[in-house]
Amino acid sequence: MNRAPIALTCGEPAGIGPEIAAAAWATLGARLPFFLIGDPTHLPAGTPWREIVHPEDALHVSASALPVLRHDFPAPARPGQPAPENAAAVIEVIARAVQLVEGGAASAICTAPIHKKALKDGAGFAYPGHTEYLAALGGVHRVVMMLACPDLRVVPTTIHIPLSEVPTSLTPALLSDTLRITHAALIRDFGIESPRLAVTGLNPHAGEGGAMGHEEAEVIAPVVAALRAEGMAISGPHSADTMFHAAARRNYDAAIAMYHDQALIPIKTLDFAGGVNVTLGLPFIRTSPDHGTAFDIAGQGVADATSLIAALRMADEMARSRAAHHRTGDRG
Ligand SMILES: NC(=O)C1=CN([C@@H]2O[C@H](COP(=O)(O)OP(=O)(O)OC[C@H]3O[C@@H](n4cnc5c(N)ncnc54)[C@H](O)[C@@H]3O)[C@@H](O)[C@H]2O)C=CC1
Ligand SMILES: NCC(=O)COP(=O)(O)O
Repeated sequence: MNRAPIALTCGEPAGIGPEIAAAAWATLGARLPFFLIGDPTHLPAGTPWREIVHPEDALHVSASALPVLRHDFPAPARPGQPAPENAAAVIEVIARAVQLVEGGAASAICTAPIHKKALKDGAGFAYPGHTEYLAALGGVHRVVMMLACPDLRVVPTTIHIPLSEVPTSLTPALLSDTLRITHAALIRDFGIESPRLAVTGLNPHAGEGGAMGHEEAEVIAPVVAALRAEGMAISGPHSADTMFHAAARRNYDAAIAMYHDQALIPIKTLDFAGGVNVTLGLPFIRTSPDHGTAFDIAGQGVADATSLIAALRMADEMARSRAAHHRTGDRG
C-alpha cells in the first residue's frame, strides 16, 4: 500500500524556501513523493510544477512535476525582502499542513524556513518558531527540538529564550520531560531499541564540583539519577566542551544540552549542509532543514537543498519506523 505523501510547507517566500523546494523535487522526484503547500507564482521561473487538488495526487504527479497544493498569497516573493502582507499566509500554510497530517492525507510535515521577525511584524505571530506553534496546533504542552545528522543528534533543553533566562528556565520538570520525550522518540521514530542519552552540564566543566555553578548539583544530576534508577541509559552531567569529539560521540545516541547554542553549534559545525531539525513529542511527524531563510542568497539559484532533502528523507524514515512500531504494538 502507498503511504501518504509528505506535506512541505513553503515557509517565507522571500527566502530560499521556493528554490530549495524545486531543487528537492528535482532530486527526489517520484522516489519520495511530497507536495508543496504554497503559492506557485513564488517558484523560480521554469520550475516544472503541477497543481494538485488532493494530496494523494502527489503520488503520480511527482514523477513529472513538483506537485503544488495551491495556497494563494497576496504579494509576490521578492528575494530577501519579506512582504508583511504575506506573513498571515505563511502561518496559514503551516496550520493547513497540520490539518492534512492529522487527517491522514499526509504522512508527515516538512517545513521550509520561516523568518520569525517577519511573521511577528507582519502578522503578530506569537510563537518563537515552528516548534512552539506546532505544539500549540498539536495540542501538546511539551515538545522537544532535536537536530540530527548521520554523526550526531542533539537536543537543546531550553530553546528560543535569552541566555540570561536559561538558568531559571532549567527546571527539573523541563529536563525530565525532555529526556523522556527524547528517549521515547528514539525508540518509536528512530528504531533504537535501547537509547543512550548523554547530558551536558550548564556551566564550564559541568560546574567543577560547585566552584563554577550549582545547576549541575541542584537540577541536572538529580534528574539524571532519577531516570537512571528507572532503567534509562543516561550519563552526565558532562562538560559540554568535551562531549562532541568523535570518540565521545560514540558513547551516546543523543546529546541533551542545556541551551540552544550549546546544542546547535556542534551539529552545524559538523554538518551544516545535511543537518535536520525534528520536533519530538508531537502527535505527528515534523522535520525541517537546519538552516534559516538565507535572505542574503535568496533568488540567486545558489542555495544548497541538501538539508531539505535530508529532512524529507528523515520524515519518510520516521513515518516507516512509526508505522512498524504501531504494527508490532510496541509503543515504547
Ligand atoms: N526552521 C526554521 O524555520 C528556521 C528559521 N530560521 C530563521 O531564519 C532567519 C535567518 O536566520 P540566520 O541566523 O541568518 O540563518 P540562516 O541559516 O538563514 O543563514 C546563515 C548563513 O548560512 C547561509 N545558508 C543558510 N542556508 C543555506 C543553504 N541552504 N545553502 C547555502 N547557504 C545557506 C546563509 O546564506 C547565511 O550566510 C531567522 O529569522 C531565523 O529565525 C533559522 C533556522 C531555522
Ligand atoms: N535554531 C533553530 C530554529 O530556529 C528552528 O526553529 P523552528 O522554527 O523549527 O522552531
